[in-house]
Amino acid sequence: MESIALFSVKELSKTYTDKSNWFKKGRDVTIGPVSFDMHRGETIAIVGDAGSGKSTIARLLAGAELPDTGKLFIGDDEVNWHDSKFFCQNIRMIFQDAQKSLNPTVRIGDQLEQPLLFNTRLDKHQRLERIYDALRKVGLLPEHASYYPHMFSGGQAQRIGIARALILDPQIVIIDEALAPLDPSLRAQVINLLLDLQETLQLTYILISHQISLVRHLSDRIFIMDQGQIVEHGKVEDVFENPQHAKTQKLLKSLDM
Ligand SMILES: Nc1ncnc2c1ncn2[C@@H]1O[C@H](COP(=O)(O)OP(=O)(O)OP(=O)(O)O)[C@@H](O)[C@H]1O
Repeated sequence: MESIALFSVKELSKTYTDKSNWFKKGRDVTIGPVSFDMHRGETIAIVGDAGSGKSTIARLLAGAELPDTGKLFIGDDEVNWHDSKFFCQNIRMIFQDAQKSLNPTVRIGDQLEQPLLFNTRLDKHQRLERIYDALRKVGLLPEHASYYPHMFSGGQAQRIGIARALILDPQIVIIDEALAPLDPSLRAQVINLLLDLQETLQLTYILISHQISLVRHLSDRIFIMDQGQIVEHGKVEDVFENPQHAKTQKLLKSLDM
């Protein structure tokens, strides 16, 4: 049975003036317009060459940047792109370099407390409970709240990144190449953790990855991006078994195992 759409994106687009190389200098690069639905508890993979617009879509959806056009609906209600509190609470990102995204001079508990201070009315005791709970959810211990980032391994730092993403009980988590730096056994542990959390919390994941095995293992649907457009989309097994677009065929062959 088809589940009800949690979020709908309509005609989302962003145009940049590309300053990345001399030949393209001054030329506009447009990402979109793209439209799609996201359902509760599903994982959507966005796959495409470097520069195809994957991270731009992610940043727009996370409210980190304003689109030029487009609407975002939750159920029938339109979301205001300027409502930063909505984005903070509902759509969170997990970053590639977990260690770098943490402030080295601030204890983990204080870093996890920041979003709670800015976005909730919880008192100190309730905030601490929420922090301990988030640490437990990702397989860490309440006492880790008093540690500094350098006291954690790469895999643990990624777990803290996940705890930070989850602390406000979001509905959507964007995983932008966040698993790429981990070695295979750590990656497998973090993947299992993400799958467990998805099931328990009914999270929707948007996965941006170049790793074909990961995309295949984690995703329900896949969007193939090329030059700012979604050129093919569908259930992951259908797209992998019967890719229609030439770009999809090329990408699926070139993605690493
Ligand atoms: N802030 C910006 N200013 C100017 N151009 C930008 C900006 N952000 C992205 N672009 C351009 O938009 C295009 C899409 O970039 P984006 O980072 O979304 O691609 P991507 O598919 O995520 O690539 P990668 O896999 O390398 O992360 C590129 O041409 C890029 O140069």
